Amino acid sequence: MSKSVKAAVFSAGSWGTAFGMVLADAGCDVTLWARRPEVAEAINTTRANPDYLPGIELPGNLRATTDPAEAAADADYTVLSVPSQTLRANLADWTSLLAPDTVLVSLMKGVELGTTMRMSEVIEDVAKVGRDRIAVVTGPNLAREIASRMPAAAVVACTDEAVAQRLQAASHTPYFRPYTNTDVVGCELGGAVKNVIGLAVGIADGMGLGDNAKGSLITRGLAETTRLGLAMGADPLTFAGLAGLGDLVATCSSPLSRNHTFGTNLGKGMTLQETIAVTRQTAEGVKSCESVLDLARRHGVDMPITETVVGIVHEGKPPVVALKELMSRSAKSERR
Ligand SMILES: NC(=O)c1ccc[n+]([C@@H]2O[C@H](COP(=O)([O-])OP(=O)(O)OC[C@H]3O[C@@H](n4cnc5c(N)ncnc54)[C@H](O)[C@@H]3O)[C@@H](O)[C@H]2O)c1
Ligand SMILES: O=P(O)(O)OC[C@H](O)CO
Repeated sequence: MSKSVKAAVFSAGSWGTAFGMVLADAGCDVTLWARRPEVAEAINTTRANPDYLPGIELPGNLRATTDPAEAAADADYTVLSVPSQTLRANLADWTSLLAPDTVLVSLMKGVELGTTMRMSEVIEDVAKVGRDRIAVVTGPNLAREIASRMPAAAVVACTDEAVAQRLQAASHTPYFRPYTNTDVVGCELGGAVKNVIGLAVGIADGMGLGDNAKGSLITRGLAETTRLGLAMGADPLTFAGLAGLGDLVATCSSPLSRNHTFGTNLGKGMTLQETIAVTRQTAEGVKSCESVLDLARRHGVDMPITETVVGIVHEGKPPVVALKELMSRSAKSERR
């Protein structure tokens, strides 16, 4: 009998747990690392993670532990799902525990502040493994829907297509359909920038600006994401796919999106501190909007929507003032 595929998932937040379910449903033997003992205890004894996915029954072949060495042991796949800004410190603690040939899989959609590194770059830098052992899973994947086994497609990206194909097979279930892509840069940028555009659309929704504004922000948001991607060597077609348009549509239309909801609260007039206080889970765009703008400036790319989000979220600019400025910029061609 062939040995089952073993996966370690760090950590047991909403997407780590939901993707752990996908892997378990696809037949993998999955161990989740949880930061808090009560989360691991609940998963092991009640088959539930009430803090992150209330009401969801977890499969029997998914266990949890607070011991990172136990989770990492012999894992074919080491899946990383922590906040983007803590990945570097977390992975530094775990690197010595990793199984020798494990493939590191990023579920994260952010850009590191200061270094402007994408998550796969942080992994390469900290774990000192080649790009052929680093994969990214991205696309329109709201954790709550996936955990309810509602249908979704996704992208598994790796510079080594054979590695992407193996992870594709290891995560393919009747409700989760992964496609492969070798454009890691484009896939990661699509995921990180859509959170920023999700904030912008949420702000517009909170201000009651209507569906034309939403369609305009999604489309122009995709245009500025593509401009950045082109400057960074990505394939522009990636942004028309699941990691680009697909994820933007899901994020910008769903009340399940933390970034969209965060923006909606700001657009309704809540202060940044009030909005942070009511946000229990990771809304990556709040921090990554600054690193995305930094990245854009380093590459000489104009990203007016991202700049507007940074102005509202981090510089205290009132949304009505930001809207007026965005709409009164000099006229230009749609192609630039
Ligand atoms: N939730 C989704 O629908 C979804 C879908 C796709 C991608 N993502 C991405 O996945 C990543 C994780 O998001 P999430 O939704 O699971 O977030 P979450 O807030 O639900 O969970 C975050 C997890 O990280 C842990 N954590 C927080 N701070 C930590 C620290 N300092 N050190 C170690 N662990 C820490 C928490 O205990 C928790 O288990 C993000 O980059 C997000 O953009 C989320
Ligand atoms: O809840 P959000 O805004 O982090 O979005 C979740 C996923 O990235 C949607 O694909």
